[in-house]
Amino acid sequence: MGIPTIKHVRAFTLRGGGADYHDQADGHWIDDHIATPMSKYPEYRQSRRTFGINVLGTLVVEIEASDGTVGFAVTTGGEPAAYIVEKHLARFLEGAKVTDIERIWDQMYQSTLYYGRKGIVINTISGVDLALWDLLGKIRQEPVHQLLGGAVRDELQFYATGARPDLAQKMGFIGGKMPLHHGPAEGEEGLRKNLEELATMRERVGPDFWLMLDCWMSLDLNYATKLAVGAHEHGLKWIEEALPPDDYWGYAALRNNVPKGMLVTTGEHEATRWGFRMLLEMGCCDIIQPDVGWCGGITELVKISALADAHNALVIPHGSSVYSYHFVATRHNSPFAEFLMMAPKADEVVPMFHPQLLGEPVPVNGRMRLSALDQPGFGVTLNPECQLHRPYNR
Ligand SMILES: C[C@H](O)[C@H](O)CC(=O)C(=O)O
Ligand SMILES: [Mg+2]
Repeated sequence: MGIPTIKHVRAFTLRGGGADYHDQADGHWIDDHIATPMSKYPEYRQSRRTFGINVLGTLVVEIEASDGTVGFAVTTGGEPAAYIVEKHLARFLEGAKVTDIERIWDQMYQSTLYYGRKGIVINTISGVDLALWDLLGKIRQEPVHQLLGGAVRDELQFYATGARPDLAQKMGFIGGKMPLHHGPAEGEEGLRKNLEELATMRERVGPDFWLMLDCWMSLDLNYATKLAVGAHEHGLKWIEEALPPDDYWGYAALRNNVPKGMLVTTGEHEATRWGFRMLLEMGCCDIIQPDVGWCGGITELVKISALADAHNALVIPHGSSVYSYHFVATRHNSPFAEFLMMAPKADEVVPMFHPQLLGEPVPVNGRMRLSALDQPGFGVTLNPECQLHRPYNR
C-alpha cells in the first residue's frame, strides 16, 4: 500500500477549557491565590488570569492526508501559534509522506531556531507533531502507544493534582499534589501558612499517602530550602518547580539542600533534548516532568526520555491527558502519570480537556486500563460543539 501524503495543514484557535486548563471561571481551585513568579506584585497575587495566564488560548492543528484521513491535536498557543503553523511550518508538511515525522520535526525545529528554541515556537511544533502522530495512527488504525513500540504495562496508575488530596485519596489515586499558595513576598507568615496547609492535609490522609507541593516557579533557593526542610516532618514526597526554569544552578543546589529522601522535580516549562540535558547533566532533579504539548511533542519526548533513562531519572509528564497516557504506557521509566483535577472544587474526576475532546478517558479508582487507549491515533475526536476559528486561512 502506498503511504498517503499530507495534503493540507490547518490551524485553529478555540476558547474555553481544553489544553488551556488555566482559563477557568472565578472560584476554581486552579486560580485561587496560587504562588507564582508574579506574586511579588500584590495586584497579581490572587488570580493568575490577572497577569494573563490564559491570554493565548488553545491551538488546534488539523492535518489532512491524501486519502482523506484527518489527524488533529490540541495544545496551547492560540493565535500566535496558528500564525506560525500556517505561515511557516505548513510548508514542511504539505506534500511530505505521513511517515516523514523525523524529517518534518527537524525541519520545523532548524528553520525556527533563529526565533524559536523554547516557549511558543516549540509549543507550536509540539501541536503539529502530536497531530501527525494522531494522523499516522488513524491511517494505520493503531493507537499511538502501539506505534511507539508497544505498551510495557496493562494499566496506568495516577496521582492527582488539585486542592484536595484527601478527596483524591478516596477516589483511589496514589498521591495528591497541591498548589503552593504563598510565595516569598508573603514572608514568614506565608511560609507558616504553607506548612500548616500541608500539615492539615497530612493529618487527613494519614502517613502513607504521597503528598507533593507544586510551586510553579515562584520561589528562590533560600525559601525553597526552608520550605523543604519544614515540609519534611509532614512527609512531603517531592517539591515541584520551586525555582524559575532557567535557574539550573539553583535547582542543582536545591537538590543538595533538601532533606534526604525528598525528591526535587521540574521540567514542565523546559523544552527539547537540549533543555532536559541541562537539567539531567547538572543534577537538577530526580523526576523530569516534560509537557508533551510544550516540550517538542512525542517525537522529542522519546529522545528526552531515553536521555533521562541513562541518568536514572523518572519521566512523569505534566498533565496533557491522552497525549501523555499513550507515551507513559510505553516507558519503563514512567511508572505512573499525572491527572489534573479540573472540577472547580477538585471533588470529582472530570476529563482534563473538557469540553474540547470527545472520548477522552479518565482514571477509574486512580487507574486506567490500557484497553481505554486502544483506539486509532490518540483515540479522541474534537467536540463539534466547540467553535473553531481559523485566523490565517490560506
Ligand atoms: C497547579 C499548578 O499551579 C499548575 O496549574 C499545574 C501544574 O503545574 C502541574 O499540574 O504540575
Ligand atoms: Mg507543576
